[in-house]
Amino acid sequence: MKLDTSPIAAIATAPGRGGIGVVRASGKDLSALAAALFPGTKLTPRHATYVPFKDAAGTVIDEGLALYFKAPHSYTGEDVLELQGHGGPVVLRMLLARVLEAGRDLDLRLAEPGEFTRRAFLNDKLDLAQAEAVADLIDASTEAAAKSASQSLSGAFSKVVHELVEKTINLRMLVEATLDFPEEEIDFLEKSNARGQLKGIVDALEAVFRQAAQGALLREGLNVVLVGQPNVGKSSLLNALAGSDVAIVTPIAGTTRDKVSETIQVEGIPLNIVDTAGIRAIDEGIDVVERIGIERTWGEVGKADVILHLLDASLGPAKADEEIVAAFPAGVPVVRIWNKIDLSGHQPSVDPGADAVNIYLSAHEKIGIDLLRAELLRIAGWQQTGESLYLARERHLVALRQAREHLRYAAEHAAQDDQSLDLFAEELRLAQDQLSSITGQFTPDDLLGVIFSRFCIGK
Ligand SMILES: Nc1nc2c(c(=O)[nH]1)N(C=O)[C@@H](CNc1ccc(C(=O)N[C@@H](CCC(=O)O)C(=O)O)cc1)CN2
Ligand SMILES: Nc1nc2c(ncn2[C@@H]2O[C@H](COP(=O)(O)OP(=O)(O)OP(=O)(O)O)[C@@H](O)[C@H]2O)c(=O)[nH]1
Ligand SMILES: [K+]
Repeated sequence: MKLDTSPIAAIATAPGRGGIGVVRASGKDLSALAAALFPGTKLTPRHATYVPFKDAAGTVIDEGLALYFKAPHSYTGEDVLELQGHGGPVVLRMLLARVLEAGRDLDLRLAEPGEFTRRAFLNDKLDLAQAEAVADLIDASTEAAAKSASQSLSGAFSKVVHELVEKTINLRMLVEATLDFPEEEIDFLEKSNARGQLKGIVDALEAVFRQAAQGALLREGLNVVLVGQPNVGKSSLLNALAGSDVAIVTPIAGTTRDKVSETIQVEGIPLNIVDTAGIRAIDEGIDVVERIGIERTWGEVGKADVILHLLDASLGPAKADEEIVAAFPAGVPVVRIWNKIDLSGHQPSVDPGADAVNIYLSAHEKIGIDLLRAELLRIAGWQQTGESLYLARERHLVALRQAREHLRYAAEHAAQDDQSLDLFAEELRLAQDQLSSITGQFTPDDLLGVIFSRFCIGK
């Protein structure tokens, strides 16, 4: 990625009204910009100075705090200048325009999404996993996710990955030193306990992978879709799980014509629950709107990680349910929920069936909802281990999996009689590259582009 050091500026706070709002600029040397904006005022680095923010004609736009960070002691590692004004969208736009105008001679331009953080990465203020954690912290939808992102931002995830890289490098160096003395290869694995060292790395990697995979759940959550005949209580169940009335509940069959989705959290795991239009058998005289709703339902089912198939326990399954079950995609776990047990007289319970787990509950009476929550956590693979979690991204999990794969090959080479040390060393190198890609030591430019373009502007 080319290192563009031309100065940039953007509104750093969220769009909309707020108590305060910040316009931030970053560049190699912003002393001229500071002088143009605040003539006659000397800004002391890292000290807030209360100043008027004036337009080019000298008219005051706002009054606020100016904050100057001298390179390299800043977020980006460059000079950073902040104008902390009042948080109105119009004021902030005017302040940004003024900053861009005052910096015209410096070629100051509007920052691209994520460009401040990209510079922090390129200037070694953050590694890639930490930079990603910045975006994940901002996007966190639950406290548990925010905690894990913050954990990664502080460098805890990077540190354990780095330790794996170091151990891999050490073993590699040992092996490569031996490659020059082929007559000693045979004894090498014994003497250096290379197999034991490799096992140590694999075990450590497994632990990191587990913490990262659990953390990824906090980030990604599960897509849960509710399907069933009209009036079985899908909307009521969504409300019971969500704890508020997000879906329309009425006794009229076919009330929910379009999908309603709600993200709730169970033990910090975001569950994106989609309530769908009730499915009726095609010959039951449905209108066009309802048919479109049903088609959308199948669209949602296609994206689901878990399908909740609702039935009315007091009525039992109907013809439409056969059609529903027949249309389920293979491989997606299904929970069959028998609702309205207050009418049917069933006890709240879980019954592991042959093809799907059966749960008996009442959405309306809020009986047995915890059984469903626990089942969703089980399907998600959530384990309460008490160990700290890293809010990993899919990219990190892929790299960890591939590193594990290479270490497995390395172990196979070490186990063979004609111990092929060069192949052993090569697999270690490949594992090392995978691990290094997590923190960004070996990351292609186009991937960096993708990662940072998903940030918001001003970050
Ligand atoms: N006003 C304001 N608040 C903010 C930010 C910001 O840019 N501006 N941040 C932006 O995301 C976050 C804080 N991140 C920051 C990270 C490093 C430095 C910094 O000045 N680092 C220097 C000095 C460190 C030190 O004094 O120990 C350095 O790394 O050399 C500043 C903010 C959240 N809050
Ligand atoms: N007795 C009883 N009634 C319930 C229960 N759950 C839902 N109901 C009632 O069943 C009716 C239909 O509930 P909804 O949640 O709107 O059903 P739906 O499946 O979303 O319906 P559609 O929008 O037509 O697909 C309402 O009158 C609910 O109050 C329950 O556990 N017990
Ligand atoms: K309904």
